[in-house]
Amino acid sequence: MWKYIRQYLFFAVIAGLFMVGEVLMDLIQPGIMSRIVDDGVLGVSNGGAPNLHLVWMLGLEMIGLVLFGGLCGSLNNAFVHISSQNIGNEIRKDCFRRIMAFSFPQLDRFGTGSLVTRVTNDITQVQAFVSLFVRGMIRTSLLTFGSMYCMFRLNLCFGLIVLCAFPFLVGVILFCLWKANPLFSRLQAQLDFLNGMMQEDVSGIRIIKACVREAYEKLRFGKANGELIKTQLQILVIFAFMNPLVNGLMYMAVTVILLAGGLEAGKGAATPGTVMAAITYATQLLNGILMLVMLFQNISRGAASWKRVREILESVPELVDGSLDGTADLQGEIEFRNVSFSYPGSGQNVLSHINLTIHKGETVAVMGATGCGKTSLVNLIPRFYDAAAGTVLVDGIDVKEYRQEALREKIAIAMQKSELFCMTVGENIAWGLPGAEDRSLEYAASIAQADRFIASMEQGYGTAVAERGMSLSGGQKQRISIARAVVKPAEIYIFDDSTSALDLKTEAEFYRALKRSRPDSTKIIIAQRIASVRTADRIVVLENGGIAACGTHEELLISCQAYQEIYHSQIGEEARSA
Ligand SMILES: Nc1ncnc2c1ncn2[C@@H]1O[C@H](COP(=O)(O)OP(=O)(O)OP(=O)(O)O)[C@@H](O)[C@H]1O
Repeated sequence: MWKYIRQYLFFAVIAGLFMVGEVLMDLIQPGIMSRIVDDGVLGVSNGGAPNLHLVWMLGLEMIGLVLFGGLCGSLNNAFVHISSQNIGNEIRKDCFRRIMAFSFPQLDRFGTGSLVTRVTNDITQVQAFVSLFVRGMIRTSLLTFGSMYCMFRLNLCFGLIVLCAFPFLVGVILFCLWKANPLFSRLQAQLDFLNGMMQEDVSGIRIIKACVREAYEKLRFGKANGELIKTQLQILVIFAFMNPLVNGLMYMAVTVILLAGGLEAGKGAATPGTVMAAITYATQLLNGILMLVMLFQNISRGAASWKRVREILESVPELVDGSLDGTADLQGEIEFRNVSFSYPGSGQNVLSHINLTIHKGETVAVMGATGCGKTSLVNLIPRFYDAAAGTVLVDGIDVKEYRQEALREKIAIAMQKSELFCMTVGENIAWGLPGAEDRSLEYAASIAQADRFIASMEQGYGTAVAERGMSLSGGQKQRISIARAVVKPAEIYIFDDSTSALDLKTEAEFYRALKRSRPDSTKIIIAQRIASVRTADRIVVLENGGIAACGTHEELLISCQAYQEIYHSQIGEEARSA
């Protein structure tokens, strides 16, 4: 935290100085009031004759002090916000950078909902904590100890009364904070869960409606929301009891001061003005302590949030970056050497002892039942995940030895789920190759068979794409994703089931265009349909985490039972019935 505070310490110190000015004005006022009452109105030092001139002079002095105190307060506020907003801003930027450097397993572990809550709500809590700390801590400590000091100066007895109440007040506050602290951590975790659910439900609202699951989701959301409210109420109850307790203790002290004031006045040791000033100081002290209570509430919540933000900031990126930029020869050869893989924390191998070499310029298709590990296999090439055993090599070099950026520069991917951004069609395609010229975008779109439908749109490449590509059909989204991949001149192209929404004719035209335009690049195609893969140089059939067979379409039709079964289920049936 110090790292961030240090950068804006100057503003925080200036804010603190203005706060000192504001509190000093507050502390001076009761003394002046006491003189107005004693010397001005009652004429205690003048044989009982009131001194109206003094009342005017001291009254004007008080107004001046109040105005100066107000100015100090406003300037304090401004500087506090400059420091806290900037500190929050720096933390947010660092969190974002760190999240961008996270490996896929780290992203899986945190979860989207939790990351969003941490970067938004938690940082806001930390920001509020910083601003309250700079403003409140100085104000409350100065006001509390200053009022106490002034009371001792007024009358030893008054000071001792307040001092006796102090341990009880601190005890009550500490007890409540001890009870509330774990609740704040629970509250943030529940917010995580609620945010995650909210994201899932809003992005999946169409499927919820289609499956008529609104009632179920409402119930699920209501339950999570109910848990959150329960925790919030528990916290509120704790502080609801704390406030009257603190108030009660302080008013008890004020009553005792009044009693003692009466006795002291009787003995001539205190004037009415002194008793009045003592009560004002006691009220200021009460305000100070109430602010302290509020401050501790925020410190508690801020500390819980800061712990969660720190978990992001202190998470070391798990993928250790290599140092190599690559080699001039081979360019596009991939080798899986005895590779096994399991998802972190699962313990069960998704891939076992994979041995496969894909040569430069080759087109290799990967087939197999759903969930057999096709995506997991190709995810090892750009190091989205690291193999648990064995080695993945690109151009003869272990992928772990490459700089991640250099490795990923070699590769272009169209993922299984077409993720489009809220920008124009052209910008979505250019996302794959920043700075790409219009000609390149149009060429990529023509390879992806997207040029005709883009041209038919009123604003062509300038057409805005709605959030997550909602304004486009599944096939259109897939073709823009493919165009985004092929716009980049890459050594390796990976198409992870990215043509599933295309009709067979369009799909075949895309593969022909791809082969023509990128003859020297290696292409890996994951697909479910025989028609999509039959023209590939080789087809790899995955089964039970291993390679069941590898060969051309014709070879597999003869030698691989799994492939024959897929073939018969998709094409054979049609052929037989024809
Ligand atoms: N992030 C993840 N964390 C844990 N397990 C995962 C993760 N992603 C996938 N799996 C599991 O790994 C296995 C292989 O998944 P993978 O996505 O590689 O299969 P696939 O062959 O590509 O499937 P499909 O054809 O349905 O896309 C599945 O059992 C899946 O449940």
